[in-house]
Amino acid sequence: MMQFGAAACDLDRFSVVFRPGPRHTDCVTFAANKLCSDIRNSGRVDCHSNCNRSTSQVSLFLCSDSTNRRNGLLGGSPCVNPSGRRNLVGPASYSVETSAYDVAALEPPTHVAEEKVGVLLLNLGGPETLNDVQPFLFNLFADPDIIRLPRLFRFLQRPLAKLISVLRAPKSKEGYAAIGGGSPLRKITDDQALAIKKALETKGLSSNVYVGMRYWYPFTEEAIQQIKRDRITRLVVLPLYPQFSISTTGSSVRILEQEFREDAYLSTLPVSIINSWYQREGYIKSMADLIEKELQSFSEPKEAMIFFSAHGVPVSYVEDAGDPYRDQMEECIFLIMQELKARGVSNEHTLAYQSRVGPVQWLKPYTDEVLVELGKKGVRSLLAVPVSFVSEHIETLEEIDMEYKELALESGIKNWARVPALGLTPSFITDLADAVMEALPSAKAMYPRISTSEDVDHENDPVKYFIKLFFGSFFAFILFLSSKMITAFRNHVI
Ligand SMILES: C=CC1=C(C)c2cc3[nH]c(cc4nc(cc5[nH]c(cc1n2)c(C)c5CCC(=O)O)C(CCC(=O)O)=C4C)c(C)c3C=C
Ligand SMILES: [Fe+2]
Repeated sequence: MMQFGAAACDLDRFSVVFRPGPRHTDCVTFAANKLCSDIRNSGRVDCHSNCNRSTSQVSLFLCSDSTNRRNGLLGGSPCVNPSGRRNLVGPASYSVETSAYDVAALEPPTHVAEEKVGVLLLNLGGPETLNDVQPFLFNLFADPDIIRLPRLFRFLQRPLAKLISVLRAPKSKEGYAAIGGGSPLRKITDDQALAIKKALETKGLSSNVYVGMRYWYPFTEEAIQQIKRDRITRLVVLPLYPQFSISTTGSSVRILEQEFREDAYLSTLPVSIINSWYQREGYIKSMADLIEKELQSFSEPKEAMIFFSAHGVPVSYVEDAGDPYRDQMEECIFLIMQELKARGVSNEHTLAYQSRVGPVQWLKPYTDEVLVELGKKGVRSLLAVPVSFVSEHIETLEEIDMEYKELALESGIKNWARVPALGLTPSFITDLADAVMEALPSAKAMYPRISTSEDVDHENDPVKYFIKLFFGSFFAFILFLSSKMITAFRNHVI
């Protein structure tokens, strides 16, 4: 292990261990003492005041009880800038508030009496300004679940991400400029969070709802830190992607697992992850409602073809890596159409995949190619339905509403309409709230501490502890004597 400096905090529950950076071990004593006085005086720690030469070189671990101490450094690493943790890039907007640590929040949830429910909404995130576009793209392409390199070539991930993000930025910027200069995703997701919180309240559940974005602010790591500070005791994780893909829900959950594995509090926090929810009745009915309503905008509603356009993924995800995304998408479309048929809506429908990036094969058929074919075949009315995402974003507002609409009209389609994303649709929000309620009881620790008989006896039963101590000492004494005897014998034989 690395070199450690420790502070003798005369507090009964906390031990403080510093892992110094390679060149700043002399900061450690100062930092440790400062930290202890912070805890004693205010119960809070300002991590960044600890080492005035190179704060980022000093990692801090708080061990909340003697067991953690015995097991090594199970405490979190609270000083780390969430975006720096994964080496994500973005403007340095780390606030003082988020760097100040509530020490009590690090206590494992088993010590907390009152239940405090948290809901973590996971989403992709999007650049808020045109200047954010390239660093956002860097974060996206630096994700090994987005560009899947063979293990041997992983060292190329970040240089490649840099190259691709710089090359793609001009095209992406054009797209974001066309929809007002940034992604609306953060605002919409925040509104959804509030709506879900209210829906849960009407169902009698008080909760904190957090938003954790994968590639832009507020990053998932920031949300997790807030969950710790708020002393959440039970957490439901709800990715805002109806269908599971390795590249979306899979990637976000991988980050969660990474963060939770390393942390004493989070590893024992009961968590329930809703991996996909495309088959939920409330979601299917809400989609059917929107489609049914939008069909009425055509002069001949029955003539319009329902054109489901899903975000694509590379074929290799499905065929080599076992991504269930295509299967779930097809089932989802089947369920929506079944619901519509039950309502007497039996329009023709088709599914195609949009937004492919790079030279590899993506799921087919491609949206742009299908639009041209449909025009050639004589389809005159088309209702586009974005189906892999529940908020408006660049791929609905720019790609579908502008690029694909133009292509469709050029290809001979005369009447075009699009179903809005679900956003804050009340029946949809209610259904998400129901999904949370249903998931709550099955929450369990991601990484439960393996409690040894030693832990149980020592911590819970002092009588057993002393009996063990007595017999342990007795056996140690016998062993001591026998080793003396063996040595004596050996010496004697030689
Ligand atoms: C279910 C939804 C999505 C899947 C699956 C998905 C996979 C995926 N995406 C890229 C590359 C890009 N995605 C971009 C933006 C973007 N992607 C999704 C959703 C899914 N992506 C959304 C909602 C957004 C828009 C966010 C916003 O700004 O509002 C972009 C950036 C935009 C652009 O340049 O086109 C890229 C690039 C890959 C490579 C991939 C699967 C491997
Ligand atoms: Fe994407």
